[in-house]
Amino acid sequence: MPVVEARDLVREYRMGAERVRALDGASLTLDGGQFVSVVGPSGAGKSTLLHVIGALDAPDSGTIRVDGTDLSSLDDDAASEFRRHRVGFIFQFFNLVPTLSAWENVALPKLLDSASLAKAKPRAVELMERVGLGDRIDHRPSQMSGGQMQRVAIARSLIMDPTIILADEPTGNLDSQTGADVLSLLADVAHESAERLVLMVTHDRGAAQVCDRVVTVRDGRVVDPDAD
Ligand SMILES: Nc1ncnc2c1ncn2[C@@H]1O[C@H](COP(=O)(O)OP(=O)(O)OP(=O)(O)O)[C@@H](O)[C@H]1O
Repeated sequence: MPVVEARDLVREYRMGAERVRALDGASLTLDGGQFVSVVGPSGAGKSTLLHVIGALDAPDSGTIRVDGTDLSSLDDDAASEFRRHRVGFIFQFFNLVPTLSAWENVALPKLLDSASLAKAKPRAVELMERVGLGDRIDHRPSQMSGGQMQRVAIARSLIMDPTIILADEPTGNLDSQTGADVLSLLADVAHESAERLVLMVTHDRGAAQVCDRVVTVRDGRVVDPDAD
């Protein structure tokens, strides 16, 4: 079963009298075990597509199934549960909590499951080791480089063991070598499990080399030849 099945997605934003069709009939099928990048011109609808797949935003029409769940059937609470348990998010500016240590940042998504941070520590430390930062678990974000902070964010995205990891410009704030290291880590994370999909919006030219598939979005549609 594909991890993502999107058909004819339409998402329109209204700004006063003006309407923008961010998605205009986007269709896409994505399998697990893959590292896939989404590319295309600015304003093409890439981030909107990522947000719809991550149940952060809902389409006006079209169908979207992720990991077997029909996202249109979810109310707000169910959508937020879906996001917490099935989706990991990675952002350009890392979004780490500055007052927490690296391992506490990694463990943080577990808090809402009423587990204490301490209870989640062994798994958080394991994931810190997984991303090559076993010797930095007590560092605060301000004591780490950009590449290290992004590795912490990758470890955090994995703590709920999600099926899908969505990354929006994860190398946008990193120098090219550090960015290449982060891309290679994301590829490893995708290939670890046949069920897991890592989907990344990027302008990084190096991405095509490490990704299994590059999906192009233009004018709100997926123009990738084998998108369906
Ligand atoms: N919340 C919003 N309200 C109004 N318009 C929006 C909103 N989000 C996106 N848009 C518009 O929808 C279109 C697609 O935006 P989107 O961010 O998905 O594009 P993108 O391909 O990710 O662009 P970029 O590469 O510049 O990040 C743009 O015209 C944008 O201005």
